[in-house]
Amino acid sequence: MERSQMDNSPTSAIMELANLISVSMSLTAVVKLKVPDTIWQNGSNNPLSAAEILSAAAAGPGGDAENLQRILRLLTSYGVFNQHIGEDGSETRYSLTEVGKALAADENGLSYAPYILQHHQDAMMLAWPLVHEAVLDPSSEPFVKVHGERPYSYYGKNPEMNLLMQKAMSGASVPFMKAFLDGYDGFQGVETLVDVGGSSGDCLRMIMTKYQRIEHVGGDMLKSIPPGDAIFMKWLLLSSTDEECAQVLKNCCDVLPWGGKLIVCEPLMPNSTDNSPTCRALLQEDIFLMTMYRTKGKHRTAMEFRELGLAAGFPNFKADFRIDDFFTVLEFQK
Ligand SMILES: C[S@@+](CC[C@H](N)C(=O)[O-])C[C@H]1O[C@@H](n2cnc3c(N)ncnc32)[C@H](O)[C@@H]1O
Ligand SMILES: O=C(O)c1cccnc1
Repeated sequence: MERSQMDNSPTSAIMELANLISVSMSLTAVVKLKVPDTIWQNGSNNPLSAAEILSAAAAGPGGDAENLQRILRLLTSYGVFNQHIGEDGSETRYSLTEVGKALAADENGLSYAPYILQHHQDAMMLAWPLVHEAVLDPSSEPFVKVHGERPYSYYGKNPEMNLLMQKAMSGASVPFMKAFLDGYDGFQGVETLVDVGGSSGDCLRMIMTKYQRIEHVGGDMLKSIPPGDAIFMKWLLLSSTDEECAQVLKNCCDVLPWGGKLIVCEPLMPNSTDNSPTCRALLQEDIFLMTMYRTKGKHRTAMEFRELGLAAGFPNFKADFRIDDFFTVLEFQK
């Protein structure tokens, strides 16, 4: 049998699916062991062997290089590391791919590493065995079934988790915001901007670096939205039900002046399902949301957003500004 036919065999496919957790937990392990920062070394990205990584990573004395190499080998297959096979019996070494580089801290100490840790911390992991409960009883989230409260109130009682959440959001959002602000001029002329659900405030800070005349105010979206001539909301509606989104959009519409804009950055669900990495990433986060944050929160299609906007009083809707393959800018205009 040809290799490609073998790769498509149902046995391999089901075995891969059955053990996919090995990939995310290995990713978590390399972050905990500080492997990406150890290889990256301020941009050198020199290939290192597992033994070299262990001795440089300050992971404590000892450590099993063969086991680390097994983890690196798996993640090589998933595009996180490049594998450099040693010649003449010398050790195999690993460097970071473009994907792996996202896990190494940049000059501001930001990366996707806290996002990986946040998603695999014990409190989240305990909810995963209950995904089926979101089907049987959607009245509460699997996370709530385990912990008795929603993630944000749980984080609020635990400063370490709260900080991790903020670092996770900053690590993912700052690179996005750089690209967004380079290409998007929709904040031109805005004087008062409301950032709803702003986490550590990084997104707003970055907007204000470019648009220095903007003043900002904060708020709780479900109660009321403070007035401004534009409202910004990023990565927020996905953890709300349709009813909550309707309420939030209406609250926004009520306080915006005629012609005022609600600028939303959200992942946009494609109309059809395929096996591309983008589609898979969107579908996976959709299940994460269902399990942790809101059983009826979800990624929505452009059409679903347009309808929610129309019902809330926004006659104009645009979803044609895509910064990367994950987030799209949606403009609701009054
Ligand atoms: C996924 S994070 C996104 C953070 C930030 N906008 C970004 O993109 O980096 C969602 C944020 O919304 C906040 N949030 C959740 N429910 C909220 C509510 N009812 N009103 C205001 N903010 C809320 C959370 O505290 C958290 O900071
Ligand atoms: O990563 C998270 O915890 C997350 C992502 C999107 C929305 N709410 C939370």
